[in-house]
Amino acid sequence: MRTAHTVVQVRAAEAALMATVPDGTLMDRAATGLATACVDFLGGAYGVDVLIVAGSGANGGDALYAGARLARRGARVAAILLNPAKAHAGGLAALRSAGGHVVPEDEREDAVARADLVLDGIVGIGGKPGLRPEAVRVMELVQRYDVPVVAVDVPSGIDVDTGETPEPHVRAAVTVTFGTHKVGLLVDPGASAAGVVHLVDIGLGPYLPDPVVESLQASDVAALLPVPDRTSHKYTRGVLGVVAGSDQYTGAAVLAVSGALGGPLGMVRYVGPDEPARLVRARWPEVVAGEGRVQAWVVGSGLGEAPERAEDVARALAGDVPVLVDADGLRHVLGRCEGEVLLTPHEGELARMLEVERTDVTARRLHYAREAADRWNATVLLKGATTVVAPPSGPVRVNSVGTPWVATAGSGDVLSGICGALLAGGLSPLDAGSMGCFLHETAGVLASRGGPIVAEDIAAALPDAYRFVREAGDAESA
Ligand SMILES: NC(=O)C1=CN([C@@H]2O[C@H](COP(=O)(O)OP(=O)(O)OC[C@H]3O[C@@H](n4cnc5c(N)ncnc54)[C@H](OP(=O)(O)O)[C@@H]3O)[C@@H](O)[C@H]2O)[C@@H](O)CC1
Ligand SMILES: [K+]
Repeated sequence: MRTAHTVVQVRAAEAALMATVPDGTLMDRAATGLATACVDFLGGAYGVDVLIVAGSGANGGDALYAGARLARRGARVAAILLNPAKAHAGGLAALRSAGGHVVPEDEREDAVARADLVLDGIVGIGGKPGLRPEAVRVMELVQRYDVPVVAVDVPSGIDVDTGETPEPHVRAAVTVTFGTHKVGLLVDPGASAAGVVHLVDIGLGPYLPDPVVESLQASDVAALLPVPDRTSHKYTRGVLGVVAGSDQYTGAAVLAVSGALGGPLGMVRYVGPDEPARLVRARWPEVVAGEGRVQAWVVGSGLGEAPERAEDVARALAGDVPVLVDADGLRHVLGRCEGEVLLTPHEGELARMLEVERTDVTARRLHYAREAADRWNATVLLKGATTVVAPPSGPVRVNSVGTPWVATAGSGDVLSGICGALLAGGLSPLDAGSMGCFLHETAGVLASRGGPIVAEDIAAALPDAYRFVREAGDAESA
């Protein structure tokens, strides 16, 4: 499990740990890990040009100490000091004594043009969102010369606790973060600005409280996946009722059912109009049409706007089994929910539910997912490149695996099916949503292998994703 903490939590843990170790130990651990990550990224240190962009805090200090280590391994290291009078004194002295130098103001462009790598030590967890004009000017040069950036702790300028990027910020190829992940490294748009995130253990673990954000890894999903045993039969494995599709949107029915059948359940019941029911059964003879006892419901995709479908949604929500509500069904979730409910809007649907602009939701994904979870007393899965799954209370889960190729028509219907199957298998809305998303994205990766796919391909690859996750889980825990 990847876990992320807030700046306040990190500061408290850092203070507790610092009281037990000699001065400078943590920065030394951070700089060592940072220098190693740079060497890995560059494939070596000897003869490469590394340019540090250092602000006035300890973040710049980390970069300068790492620069000293790289210089000792044969790199040519130079530093742009954004505020020379307040540059980290120890780090600067270390860099100089290892042979590094400070770039004069009129030579900055040449230094950027020459660099193989830029170390972003402008600001870390002590910073406010945004970059000051001088930092913007330097980072514009970095962008113009297309120099890859390794961000120190966080890409400077993002809102560390939310992942929001209301102001100019750094875009990194790699972010080397210390002690624990920061929320903004896991939640978009900050997560996209961070690139590949590498965590350096500096000993903070025992002092950290429960995280505010978590991200499941294959071994976590594998540990939670229901697997049948010799005593299992179709009813103990779970029956899912699917209320999806209409005469107008028949495909939604077929795709939601195909997603469900790729999950760990015993049977699917399809409830809907004759035409989608006929198509579902032609495609999947194992599906039973019509009402009956179920362990969970998926309602919503492709229902259209017919008023009688509102009753289907209301009936499912009034029942005593978990319910996933997707797409059109979300219009009919009126008051606070009771029981176990998973709502799966995309940004446009969530914006409509909360009566805000879609661009607001895109900019503040964590904020609005949490707000909706609180307002409807339900777990809210906000779809997107990094899906956010917010329960009414407790840590939010985000998904960091996947491929942009899954952004294709009907993909959300398949997602509702697999998440519903997991609900029917007895998992909580939080686990079902976050694991369903992981399996769906993994299926997308396996089906796509870098090329275009359609929603049916994702559904067809779900059993492979299941096997892949179990094998990866075994390997991770071995
Ligand atoms: N936590 C840990 O366990 C460990 C933490 N470590 C490291 O320490 C880092 C935190 O260091 P920190 O506290 O010195 O703050 P940091 O982010 O460097 O700078 C804050 C200063 O920058 C300024 N400033 C503010 N906003 C700005 C902006 N938008 N743009 C530009 N400048 C801005 C403002 O100063 P001002 O210029 O206003 O005087 C403010 O005071 C952390 O991220 C990690 O790298 C590791 O060494 C080891 C263990
Ligand atoms: K930084």
